[in-house]
Amino acid sequence: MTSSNEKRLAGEAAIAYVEDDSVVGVGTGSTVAFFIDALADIKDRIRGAVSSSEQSTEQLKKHGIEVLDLNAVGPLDLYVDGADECDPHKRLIKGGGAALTREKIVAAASRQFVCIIDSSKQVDVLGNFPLPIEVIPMARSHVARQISKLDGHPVWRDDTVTDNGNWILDVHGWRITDPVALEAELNQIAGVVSVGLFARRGADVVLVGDRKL
Ligand SMILES: O=C[C@H](O)[C@H](O)[C@H](O)COP(=O)(O)O
Repeated sequence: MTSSNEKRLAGEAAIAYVEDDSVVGVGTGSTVAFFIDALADIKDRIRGAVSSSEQSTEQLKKHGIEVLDLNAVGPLDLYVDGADECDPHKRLIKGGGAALTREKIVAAASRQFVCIIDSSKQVDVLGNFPLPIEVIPMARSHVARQISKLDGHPVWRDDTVTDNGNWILDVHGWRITDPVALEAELNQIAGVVSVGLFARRGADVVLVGDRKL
């Protein structure tokens, strides 16, 4: 099966977790795009969605799904999002599409995080996919130097400005055996807005195609 077919199956399978009359947290990316298309079919059963990016907001609105402000709705029951890598403990690397900060906020505000992926995203140890870190622009060089001290190789994604007006460093060369510790350490560096490691708050359910982990 192609990875695109697996993404579509995962996006459609996540609909089973959507409860009637709920507000759904919606992630970002090509896998989530299939989820949003499927959500459109049941839009009359939900109150609306909280979006994690301008890209997803646009797609949700195109389908006539109401996009709500997280501050106005309180904790969510469900967050559905993709990932760039997923380890056997449901810890993730995210942010390939530069949406990591808002994704992390909506995930943190949700009771259940259902992660939808194709099988190419499954790894034993995180880190083959370069780890995205969102930084305040003036802190880019400082953060890069701190990462180099930790034996990472930061590369500035110089064609990208995030929805929050910040920049992304992609860190190559790390084999992340303790993602909870690394996430905490990187969060301490001045100028880091957020880290694309979703380890302390990983996924609760992972759907690989229509297969549940
Ligand atoms: O910033 C982007 C997000 O973290 C995505 O969830 C991640 O990059 C996976 O995207 P896709 O489903 O397109 O592979």
